[in-house]
Parts: sequence; structure tokens; C-alpha cells
Amino acid sequence: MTVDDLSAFRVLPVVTAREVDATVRLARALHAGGMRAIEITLRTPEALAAIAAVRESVPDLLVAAGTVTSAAELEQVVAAGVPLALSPGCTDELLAAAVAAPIEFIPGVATASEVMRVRDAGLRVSKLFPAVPLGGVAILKGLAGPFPDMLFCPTGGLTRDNFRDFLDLPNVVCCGGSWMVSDKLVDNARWQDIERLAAEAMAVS
Ligand SMILES: O=C[C@H](O)COP(=O)(O)O
Ligand SMILES: CC(=O)C(=O)O
Repeated sequence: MTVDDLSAFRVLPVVTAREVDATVRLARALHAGGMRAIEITLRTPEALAAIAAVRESVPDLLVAAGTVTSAAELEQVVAAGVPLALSPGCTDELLAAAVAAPIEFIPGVATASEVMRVRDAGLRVSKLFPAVPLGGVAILKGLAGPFPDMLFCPTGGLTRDNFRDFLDLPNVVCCGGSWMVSDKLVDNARWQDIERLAAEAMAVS
């Protein structure tokens, strides 16, 4: 997966799948709004079934697996055939497994030392998580100094009002967020609102 592929995502909606059919409906609305990718987190028992169902029902949407926190979970998502796995952090075990696995991996970082560990593993892109509590735009500007070769996907605390500030930074390749896929929108079947929020996020301003 190239940096251009990731930057075409603009926003990676971070989805916690509580129900398979609703997740498929959600994925259709995101795709209809122009989204290129979705991150389905391994936070619920339904996650792997939802990943399979969305891959089958919305084949043009890239399905990534999120909240991959161990080598065992990485094995599961490799077996599920997803091209991209993301994590809120990175352990030595997970990093070693990911570098050896036939999958793209974006580990989470929160400190300069973690960025160095990720760079030492040969990876160039990491997820800054949780981005806003860590300092938001200011921490990304700070990391740009010592790590001009590293790119970030800030996630955590981004909203429809602030995500463009992140995308404008030269060291941000794409960003993650759940503002267009909230439980409230999904539970109320607000598919048109989700599509509209997705289209708004994909509109380059
Ligand atoms: O755990 C949270 C998700 O990764 C995305 O964060 P968010 O809900 O603040 O957008
Ligand atoms: C934090 C996040 O986006 C993840 O759990 O992968």
C-alpha cells in the first residue's frame, strides 16, 4: 500500500461493529458518500463476521482491521484476508509479527521513543493515538522536527470541525475518526446523514 493510497483515504472511519447487518448498511452509506476505506475494530465478538460481510457486500471499499493488539489477532486478520491492520499501540511481539506478515500494518504511537521503534522496524506510517489528548496538531508539528521521514494517521478526538487542521499538516497522510459512524447515527439508521458526513469528509477544501 503506497502513501498515495493512504492519502486517498483522507479519513478512515473507525467502526465498532455491534451488529453485522447494520455494519454492512453503514459501510454502504460510507461508500456512497465517497469513502474509500473503513476500519473495523476487533473490539466486539461480531468484528470478524462484520469484516467478512462488508468485504463481500461492498467490494470496492477497502476494509482494514483495527484494534489489533497481539500477534494472535494479527494472524486472525491475515486469515480474514484484509490488506491493512492498525493498532492503537505497538508491542515488540506485534511489530515483529507484522513486519513478517503479508499485510500492511500501521502501529499506534504516542511518544518519540515509540516513533523511533516503529522506524527501526522499517515502517514509515504510524497512527498517533489518542491524537487530540496527546496534543493534536501541536504534537504532530513537534514530531516533524526529529522525524521528517515519518508520516502519521492521527486518530482519537478528531471531529468534523477539526479534522481538516490535521489533514493540512505535511506529516499527516490520513486521519481516523468515528464522528460519522457514531452509535447514535447507526442505532437510529441515519444512513443518509452518515452518507452526507462521509461526503463532507471526502470533499477536498
Ligand atoms: O477509540 C477511538 C477510535 O479509535 C476513534 O476515536 P474517536 O472516537 O475519538 O474518533
Ligand atoms: C484506536 C484505534 O483506532 C484502534 O483501536 O485501532
